[in-house]
Amino acid sequence: MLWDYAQPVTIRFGKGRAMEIKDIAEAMGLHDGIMVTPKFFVDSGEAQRLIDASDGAVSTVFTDFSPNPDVTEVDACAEIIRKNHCEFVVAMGGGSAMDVSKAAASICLTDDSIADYHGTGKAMPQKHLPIIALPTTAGTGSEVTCVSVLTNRKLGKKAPIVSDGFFPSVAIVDPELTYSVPPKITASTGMDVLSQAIEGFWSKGHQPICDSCAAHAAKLVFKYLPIAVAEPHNEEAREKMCEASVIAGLAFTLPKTTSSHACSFPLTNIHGIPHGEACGLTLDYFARINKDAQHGRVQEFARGIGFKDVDAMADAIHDLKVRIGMRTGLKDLNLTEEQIADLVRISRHPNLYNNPVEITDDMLDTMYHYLASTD
Ligand SMILES: NC(=O)c1ccc[n+]([C@@H]2O[C@H](COP(=O)([O-])OP(=O)(O)OC[C@H]3O[C@@H](n4cnc5c(N)ncnc54)[C@H](O)[C@@H]3O)[C@@H](O)[C@H]2O)c1
Ligand SMILES: [Fe+2]
Repeated sequence: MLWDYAQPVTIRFGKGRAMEIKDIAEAMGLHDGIMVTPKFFVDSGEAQRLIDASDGAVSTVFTDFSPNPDVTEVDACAEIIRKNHCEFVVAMGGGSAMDVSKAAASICLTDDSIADYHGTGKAMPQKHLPIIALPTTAGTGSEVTCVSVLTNRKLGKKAPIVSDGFFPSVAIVDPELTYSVPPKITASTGMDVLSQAIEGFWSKGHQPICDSCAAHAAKLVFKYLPIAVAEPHNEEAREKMCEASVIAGLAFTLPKTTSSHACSFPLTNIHGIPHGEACGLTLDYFARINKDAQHGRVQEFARGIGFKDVDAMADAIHDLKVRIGMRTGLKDLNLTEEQIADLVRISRHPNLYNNPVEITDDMLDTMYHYLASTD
């Protein structure tokens, strides 16, 4: 087996480390930073606290983007970067803030729109501004990935763009930033961690270093996610979920995600199901499909993280969703045959081809009919 491993992001992990933006900017000789963050952190005063601590290194703030950020929001951010001659980007937020930052940090050095690169196969320019990423959800792992997931609402399209230029220079993973995440978002983002870990493991692009990261992250999620949801101020659970999140990011950024992420895109785009909840919805289903793939290594994974076999792990994923209030079916949506056909069609996304078992349209059709009849 041939494999490569490279990970260019420096990770600074631990409570209180969000205050280190100033040191990092100084060490890298950077000035005039822009902070890209949800309005929530401006309203809570957290953005200002970190800007003050940056001692002048960060001077501009951009908040004008939504969850599942649109290509037009990236273009608007790039325009502000150009206008203010910003030299680096501080991406503080969940996957949405980080994905806007990554795309804007590249596109701002061109006259292009990010739409020219979104789902078109056109390679991103390699020049980009340095990014310091501070994840505030646990989470997408976007702080260590070369992926920016964007939506083009005009074309009804959600898709990742992959570019080596999207790797942040530094990821500051400070669990304190996640204390304010409400239970529903903790639950959904936690299911994203689990999906990314498990899919990174069984992806056709799997490799040994990412395998170990996947197992470590998945084990942490089963143990700590229910606690983080039930007790938002449990510091140990928050810290362990941040650890799981960044390590799951390392587990999937090279192998890439597979079937559950492919299916999540139409579930989010058409039916508004949050990203992590959408990924988790099909994770146990695909675990059962993939259980004997890759000469038993998926079974080995399940046993390695403490289950009798893959079926027991799939049961545990289902139980976890019930316990943390995530959906296990789509019955409430009263899906029509036409809507199911759309889900099948749009799930045929490049990530689907990373799945270790070939997923046919018939298999997707059976799965969506099953989910459509399940609470
Ligand atoms: N780039 C990648 O590698 C990658 C991987 C997985 C998912 N994604 C993408 O990331 C996006 C989802 O990111 P997400 O799940 O982190 O959600 P998000 O960034 O969309 O945030 C969800 C909501 O939580 C709020 N929020 C974030 N942090 C908070 C905090 N500490 N306290 C209170 N509220 C907070 C946000 O303001 C927002 O309203 C999706 O678009 C998804 O496709 C990207
Ligand atoms: Fe994800």
